[in-house]
Amino acid sequence: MKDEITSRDDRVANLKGMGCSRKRVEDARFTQGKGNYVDDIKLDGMLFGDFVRSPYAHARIKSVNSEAALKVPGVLAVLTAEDLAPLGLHWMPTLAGDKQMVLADGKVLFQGQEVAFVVAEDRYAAADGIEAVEVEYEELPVIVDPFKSLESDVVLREDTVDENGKATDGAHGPRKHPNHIFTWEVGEKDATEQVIDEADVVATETMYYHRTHPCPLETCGSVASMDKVNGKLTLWGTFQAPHAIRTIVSLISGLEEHNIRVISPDIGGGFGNKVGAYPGYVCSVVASIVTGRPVKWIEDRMDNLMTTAFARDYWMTGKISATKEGKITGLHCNVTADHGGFDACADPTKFPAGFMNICTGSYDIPTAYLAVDGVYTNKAPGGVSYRCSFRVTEAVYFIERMIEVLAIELNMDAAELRRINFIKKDQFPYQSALGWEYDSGDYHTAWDKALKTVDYDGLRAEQAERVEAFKRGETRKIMGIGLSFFTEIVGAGPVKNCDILGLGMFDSCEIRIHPTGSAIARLGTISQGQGHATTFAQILASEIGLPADSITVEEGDTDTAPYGLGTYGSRSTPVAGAATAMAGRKIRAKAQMIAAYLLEVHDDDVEFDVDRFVVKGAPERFKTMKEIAFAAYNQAIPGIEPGLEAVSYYDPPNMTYPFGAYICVMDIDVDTGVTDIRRFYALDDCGTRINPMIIEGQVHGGLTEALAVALGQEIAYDDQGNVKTGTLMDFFLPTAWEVPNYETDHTVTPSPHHPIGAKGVGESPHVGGVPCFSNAVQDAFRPFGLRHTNMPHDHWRIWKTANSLGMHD
Ligand code: PCD
Ligand SMILES: [Cu+]
Repeated sequence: MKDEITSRDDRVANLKGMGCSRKRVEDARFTQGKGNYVDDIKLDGMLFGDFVRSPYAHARIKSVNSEAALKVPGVLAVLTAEDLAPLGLHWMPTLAGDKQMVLADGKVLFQGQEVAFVVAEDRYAAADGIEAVEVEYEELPVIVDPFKSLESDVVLREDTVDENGKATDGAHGPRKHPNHIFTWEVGEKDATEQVIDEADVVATETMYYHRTHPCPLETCGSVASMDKVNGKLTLWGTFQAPHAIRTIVSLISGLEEHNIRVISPDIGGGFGNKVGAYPGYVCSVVASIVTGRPVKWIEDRMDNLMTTAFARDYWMTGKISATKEGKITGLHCNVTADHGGFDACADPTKFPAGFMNICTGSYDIPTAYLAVDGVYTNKAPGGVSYRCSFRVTEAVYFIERMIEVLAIELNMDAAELRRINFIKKDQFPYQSALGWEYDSGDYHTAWDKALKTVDYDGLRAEQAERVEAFKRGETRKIMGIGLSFFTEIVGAGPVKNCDILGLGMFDSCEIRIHPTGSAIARLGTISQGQGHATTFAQILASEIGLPADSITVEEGDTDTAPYGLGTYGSRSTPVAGAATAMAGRKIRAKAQMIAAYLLEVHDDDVEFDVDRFVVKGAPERFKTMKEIAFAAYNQAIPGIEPGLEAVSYYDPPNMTYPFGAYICVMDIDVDTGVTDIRRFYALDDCGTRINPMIIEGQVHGGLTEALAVALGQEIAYDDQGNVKTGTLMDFFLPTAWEVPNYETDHTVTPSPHHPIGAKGVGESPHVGGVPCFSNAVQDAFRPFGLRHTNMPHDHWRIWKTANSLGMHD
């Protein structure tokens, strides 16, 4: 085989490997309407199942009568908890070690809870059937406030008390009250309190990070097809963790795992919403077993917003202490976490509040203490999601607000306060007071670059002039400079401390090289829009010297993909990306032996060069990877098995710690509360960059979701537990109209333990973006006496802030 491309640069470019802004291969089908989503799956004789949902947030179910519903044309069956109980399927385990009702068992705990499952010939007949199911409810007192929940005599979950009404132990230890789920403590309480008591300066603040929802374009759904003849169940669904779903289905249904095939087809955005297991999945499976026909369940938008995994709902109280010069000495954080009716978070088992203990942020804080109390209320369960499944969003918001409040207390510039407290470059690997080992970072370089790019000093001078002009009555617009410096923690995780339901959080890649020098790689993760088919092929291209365009990446089918824990928590690049590189290296090692045999030299006398092995010192003697691939299938090589395949299961030694510096410049009209983002600068450091264009897309997406959450998006409840924002009329979803032009930038600080030095990036822009937008609003009002105000900063709330500060007088 002749090698047409000769220059080394051309050969590198031909691979479209690491660092190339390769166009996304998946977009050909997405932009032409040829994606294959769950709702695109249509099987012969397929039925549709849908839920009767509770209109009440807390009620006893006195009866469910399906008689009339069963007479509705097209309705085949109505499932209730009574039908599921004999199978032991009326409750299911949650990822947090709690259990959740699949269908209302005696009572309902939140509005929209699944009460009965109507199975019909199509969606319309199912809807008519739902109307005809008669449910008799007896309303019970509703608790939507977690603080009141902990004092209430109303026991929300009857399975949390013993016969004397005393709270039993939960999955994470003793519970203080029937409505209390867990207390999670990290750090040194006494030492921290002492440091704070003795400090020169202390700032205290309570903040509420409101409940919200990722609202992916595609709602959740599943299609179950039970083949009774062969005893095989196939389950398609919007699963971010298909293998884990297979294991859970096996454990709760009793079907053997090899008889279950779980397939995640294309997914229209996950954002953590599709990590957990939902009653719809279980009911579609049961209904398929009962009817012997495939059954589809697809949420509508209201179902999705009201009932599937929400995000946040954290009440956080902080105390931060410092010297007069601004050196931080201690941090104390108390959280009351509203988990709704069931604890269905997807945190690793040992971390009931996720990685909230990253709340010391990017700062060298010697002493710290965190306590989180999880509480049941009459709201939807979840807490899994939204561009950081593991509560890093909450942690970073908390510390970035505490820094701002401390700056006010010290009467100091907040950028400078950050600078003097950053962990220094030579302190990495850095051991944080709350137990993490930060792998690498260079915060000062990133911060200086950011401040310089936006002309920070110039902005502050302009802001000061604006304040004077406002006071003179010359303008009604004020200006805010939002700062945020974040450290993320992604890539769960080392199996030694991260598991979900006992499944260690490694990930995997399996590669098969075909004789003609093209390949297929299969991974344990699953893209929901991130572009894995593009980027993972790039990693391999550089590792094995075959063009990315000749490598198919496949994920999501448990019958073919190696076992993995799925995609969330920005873990795909840190974990599956590492497995991909390692599997590639195994391929390369075997290729080296084949090349040496073909070139008739010793193994050590050949070396890898871009897309070939060359004889050391004789570059004209080489075998390309394409030639080697062919030889692997057509030559009998002594001592070497035919074929060229490899698999790697990668257990990362640590997580990765991407970071970034964000700055937002915002103008606010105090009479209307309208915000106008003049500039948004985002510097991200995710270590080695695989695909700069995909990274930029990730940053744009994450920032837009950050804008949404900071400036208006919310799942709000009234005191009767009614969801007030259950449709897109009231739930803020930003469009191109609200979104500013983002300026992106980067530094590169590789992860020292990741095989290619890459860290995750998908979550970062959200984690760093929310505090940045929020700080911009709060900074605008700082000169007028504001210390802290809660998100979301919609126009009405901003107007109220201005009003309360006397700015309308
Ligand atoms: N250094 C670096 C890193 C990274 N990358 C790229 O980027 C992406 C991303 O990545 P990451 O970071 O690793 O991540 P992942 O794992 O893959 O993913 C996940 C994430 O992702 C994000 N993004 C996105 N996008 C889209 N489109 N869609 C979606 O859904 C989503 N989601 C979101 C979320 S929310 Mo969670 O679940 O809450 O936890 S988490 C999350 C991919 O493609 C990769 O490859 C590169 O290139 N480089
Ligand atoms: Cu995260």
